Amino acid sequence: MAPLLSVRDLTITRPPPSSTPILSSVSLDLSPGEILIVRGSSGSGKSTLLKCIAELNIYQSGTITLHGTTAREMEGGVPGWRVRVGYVPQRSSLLPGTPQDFLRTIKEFKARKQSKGDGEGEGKEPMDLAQEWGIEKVLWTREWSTLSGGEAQRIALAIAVGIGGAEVLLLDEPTSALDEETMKKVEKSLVEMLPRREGQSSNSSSPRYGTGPKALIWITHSPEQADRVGTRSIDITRE
Ligand SMILES: Nc1ncnc2c1ncn2[C@@H]1O[C@H](COP(=O)(O)OP(=O)(O)OP(=O)(O)O)[C@@H](O)[C@H]1O
Repeated sequence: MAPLLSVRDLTITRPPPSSTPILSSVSLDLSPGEILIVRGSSGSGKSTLLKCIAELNIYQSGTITLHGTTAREMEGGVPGWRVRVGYVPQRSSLLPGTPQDFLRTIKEFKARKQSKGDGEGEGKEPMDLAQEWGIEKVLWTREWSTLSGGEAQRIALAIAVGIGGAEVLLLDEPTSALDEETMKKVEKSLVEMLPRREGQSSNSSSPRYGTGPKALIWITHSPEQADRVGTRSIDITRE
């Protein structure tokens, strides 16, 4: 079966004048139900890799496909790709305005409307999901800059997951600002929303969100978290 997402020989260099390599010829495949853990020393290029997969960063060479189709070949082009392959940054607290403004704006994106049809059935899911993770609804009306790191992190994640449309979510240290109990609650929700992998026994719950992601790529510095949630891992530290 063709992979859901495939990265072939991705090479990324720093902007001129240094032009030194960040990643050289990285390849990976991702299938439905998988959580691929990306590990590597600080500065090894983990965030850069995810931003390239989301088509947010320029890369010098390599091919990235979803269902065998590149962003440029896809209906909706790069904006359509960014809806289907969603990047959740480490620090959303740098965003302007409030989470409510942000949610309203991204629902209006043309590419998202096209990928989601008429958008019916959307609405409260991100807020409900965030509430399950301990975020009171009133926090959605506060400026991002006034939220704690952990509050902003849970809200950004709830938006990415709850709004739907992304087949693959790229999570950049998604629980780094959370306490242990909250982190495990968030991990559980994310793991349980994925479809079962091929050949996996039926001990996991059914997907709770019809338009939820099919697979995740997850950056973490914690070996314990990698063991808890990962189905596979790669280390991109350069030898
Ligand atoms: N726009 C840029 N211009 C110059 N250098 C950059 C740029 N973006 C990233 N880099 C460099 O590329 C390298 C990889 O950065 P990246 O943020 O991907 O690392 P990381 O593995 O995610 O690090 P961490 O674990 O500390 O978050 C770093 O040396 C960084 O300084």
